[in-house]
Amino acid sequence: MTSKLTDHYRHILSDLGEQPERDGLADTPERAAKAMQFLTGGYSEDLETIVNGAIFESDTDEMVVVQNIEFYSLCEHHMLPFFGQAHIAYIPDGKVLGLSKFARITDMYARRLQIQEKLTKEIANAVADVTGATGVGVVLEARHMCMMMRGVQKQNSLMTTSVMLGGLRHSQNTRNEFLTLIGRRA
Ligand SMILES: Nc1nc2c(ncn2[C@@H]2O[C@H](COP(=O)(O)OP(=O)(O)OP(=O)(O)O)[C@@H](O)[C@H]2O)c(=O)[nH]1
Ligand SMILES: [Zn+2]
Repeated sequence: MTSKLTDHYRHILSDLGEQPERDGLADTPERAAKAMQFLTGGYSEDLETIVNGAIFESDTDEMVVVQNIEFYSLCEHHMLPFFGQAHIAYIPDGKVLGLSKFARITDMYARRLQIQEKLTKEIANAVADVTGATGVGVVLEARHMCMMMRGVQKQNSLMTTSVMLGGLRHSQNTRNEFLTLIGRRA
């Protein structure tokens, strides 16, 4: 796959008016291919493998919040980066998830071609699926390079998306608790 992508990048460079064989660019098609494979590595991962059984019995039924999980994704419209932070809450129902797995779940879906709304929903559904939680909340805040480097060229706009499931959807108090814990006005 790397060699096929490398060939494509060589063509892209010449179509852009470059000379792919010149010194500085000689290894660029292969580097670009490897970089893009890393940035879209989420396609070859699956939830069960990354969670790796790290689900532990627990009698806690209080909200758990993991915040400021940084992520880098690519928008599916321009294949340009969007990046920011994810904040995840869940209300356990007999099972808690290993802490690092929230970041792994976020990265698995972020490292695909995405829109922010879908990324938010996929993370929420995955956390709900693996934990069986009675409530899940995910808030994503991100900046989109396709709006900064090109297009409307707005440098400071921040997109916030959220998905609330179960108890976090139905109880305003619970949702407010999550938003307060992550420093947002409820
Ligand atoms: N809702 C949403 N829109 C996104 C996301 N990433 C990029 N976009 C938008 O996707 C839209 C694509 O619009 P088009 O008009 O088809 O493409 P375009 O001519 O390149 O649009 P401009 O960016 O306005 O120049 C743009 O408004 C982008 O800002 C995302 O994660 N969520
Ligand atoms: Zn875009």
